[in-house]
Amino acid sequence: MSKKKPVIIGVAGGSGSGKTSVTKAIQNRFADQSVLVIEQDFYYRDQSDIPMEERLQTNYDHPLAFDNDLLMEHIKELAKQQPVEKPVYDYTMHTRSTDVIPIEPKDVIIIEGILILDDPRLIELMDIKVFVDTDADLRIIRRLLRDINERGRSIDSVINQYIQTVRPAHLQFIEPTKRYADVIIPEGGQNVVAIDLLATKIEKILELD
Ligand SMILES: Nc1ncnc2c1ncn2[C@@H]1O[C@H](COP(=O)(O)OP(=O)(O)O)[C@@H](O)[C@H]1O
Ligand SMILES: O=c1ccn([C@@H]2O[C@H](COP(=O)(O)O)[C@@H](O)[C@H]2O)c(=O)[nH]1
Repeated sequence: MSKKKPVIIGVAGGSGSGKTSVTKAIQNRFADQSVLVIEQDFYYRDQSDIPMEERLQTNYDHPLAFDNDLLMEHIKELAKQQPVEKPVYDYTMHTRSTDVIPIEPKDVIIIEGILILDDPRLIELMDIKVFVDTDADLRIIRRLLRDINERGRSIDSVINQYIQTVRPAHLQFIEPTKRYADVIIPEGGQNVVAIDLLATKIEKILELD
């Protein structure tokens, strides 16, 4: 990678909106360049000191569930060309794993997560802010399938969590951050026109730097 300041892109949006799909689509466009993805989910607070029954009660869609201080620290270090050790989150155990992933600085950094546009300190670091905007019915269907297949959940637990915390927090905290986005992408990673436009803008910033 070069010694220039990285291009920092924020990809926000509700759970199941298609943030990961958009992020992967951007990564694929820049496969020959150095692109790094930082998932805000990996920066959920460590809960290893509290019992599982309590972890099940945590509101994972509230801004206070995240350790944004550590996330900020890591992004700033990467921007200064320093390596960091990214935490690993275990959705099944609802806490951080004891593993960490060593990360080297890259030319393009994508920060992806439900509440990355809720923290003005994170917004300040971003060159491009994206909000993936998908209707709630599609988001819950996608989440239901994903959480059962990949995150060790039952139908009942996904539905209860959605009604108790995911939906209210989406309306209170996540949806209002759309106003901070430069680009709103309806539906997510299948939106080829939006991905093309985004890729062109990123190329332009990389050329100018
Ligand atoms: N356009 C789409 N059509 C159908 N399924 C999709 C689409 N986009 C994403 N998915 C699926 O929905 C789930 C959530 O998508 P993902 O990109 O992980 O969203 P997020 O990161 O916002 O939670 C994944 O299992 C993904 O494969
Ligand atoms: O222990 C946990 C941690 C997070 N969640 C849920 O994950 C989503 C965010 O991930 P997406 O990939 O954006 O869907 C968030 O809505 C939390 O509710 C969890 O259930 N348990």
